[in-house]
Parts: sequence; C-alpha cells; structure tokens
Amino acid sequence: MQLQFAIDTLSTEKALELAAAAAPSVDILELGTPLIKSVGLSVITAMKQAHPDKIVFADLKTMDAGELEADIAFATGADLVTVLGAAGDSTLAGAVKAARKYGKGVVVDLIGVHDKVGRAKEVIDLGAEFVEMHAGLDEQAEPGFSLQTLLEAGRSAGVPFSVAGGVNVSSIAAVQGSGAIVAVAGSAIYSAPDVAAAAAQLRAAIS
Ligand SMILES: O=C(CO)[C@H](O)[C@H](O)COP(=O)(O)O
Repeated sequence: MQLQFAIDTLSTEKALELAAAAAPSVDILELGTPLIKSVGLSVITAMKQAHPDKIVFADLKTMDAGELEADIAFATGADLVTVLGAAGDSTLAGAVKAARKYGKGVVVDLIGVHDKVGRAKEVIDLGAEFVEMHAGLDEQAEPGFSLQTLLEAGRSAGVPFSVAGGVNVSSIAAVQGSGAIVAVAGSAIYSAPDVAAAAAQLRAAIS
C-alpha cells in the first residue's frame, strides 16, 4: 500500500517545507484543494521540480470542464488529478482524455457521494485509475463519523481504492487491511510537532 501525504496548507513555501520533511516516508505528495486555490497551479510545478521522483497529486476536485482543468494541471507537472464522483460522466471522460494525452491518471474522489460502491464501479469503467473513499474535513467533524464506513465501501466495491478521512497512526493498519492501495494522511502529518517523525511512524505501521 502506498502512503499519500495531503498537504493542506496555504503557501507554496510551507508546502515545500512540509513535503521535504515527509518525503523520505511517503510515495505521493498531494497538493490540497485549498492550497491550489490559494496559490494557483504554480505550486504543482514547484513540487514536481523539488520531488521529481514522487507522484504529484493535484486535488483539483473538478466538477465541470474536466478536460480543460485536467489538461492545465498535467501541463504544469501533475501526475494525478481528482474529479468529483458527483460530476457527470462527460466531465470524467474529458479528464481521462487529457490524462491519456499526457500519460497520466485521474482519481475520482467520492466525497459526498451517497452510493460510493455503485459510483466507484461506474467511474473505473469510465477510465479512472482508482477511487478515493473520502470523508472530508467537515464530515469528519460531524457527530458519529467513523472511518469504518469508508473501509467497508472500499471492500465492497471491488475496484482499486484509496482511503482519506483523518487516517492516522491508529487507523492506518485497518486501512491496509481493507485492501486499499493508498492511504491518505493529511492532518496526522502536517499538524504533528515533528512532521518527519509522524510520516515515518505511518510508514512503519504499514511496512
Ligand atoms: O481532501 C481533503 C479534504 O477535502 C484532505 O486532504 C483529506 O481529507 C486528507 O486529510 P485528512 O487526513 O486531514 O483528512
């Protein structure tokens, strides 16, 4: 299972600092949606130049204009981009078309999708590399939130999936046990007092 670091900060300088600390322990460097909205696509180029050996994941959360949004992110250095599962099939098809042009990939983020299992199967058939079983920061703060629901959806879907939703050192082994191909961790790493150590602990928990 690969480890993805979701960098949810607001400046390129801080993102590069966090990435440098965590890089020895992670496979995928994710530029979070607030970061891309804050500083623009230049952060993708900066991250790829600093870490050419890592998979750079642009969390665009595209909902429309799939081909255009994916194209501009791939052109600036992204290896993977996200399209929302709630988007129409033609939006995903456009993003997949751009991915094929660059030899890159599209991940479908199932945040907010009620039938995650059904939609996961559909979007893999449409050309997504994998789906992200995701509970966002707001959903994580709701009473009764449990990561378990995401793990069960992943197991049931029978397609390649990642899990994101407050994954931490206590839960990452269960993520691996669910069959996920990628565990996504954001706040468990960037909010830690020692970012490098937090990433290393997550890596050790799945090695
Ligand atoms: O995409 C996101 C929010 O929409 C986050 O990057 C994702 O949820 C991972 O961060 P955390 O581990 O803190 O939940």
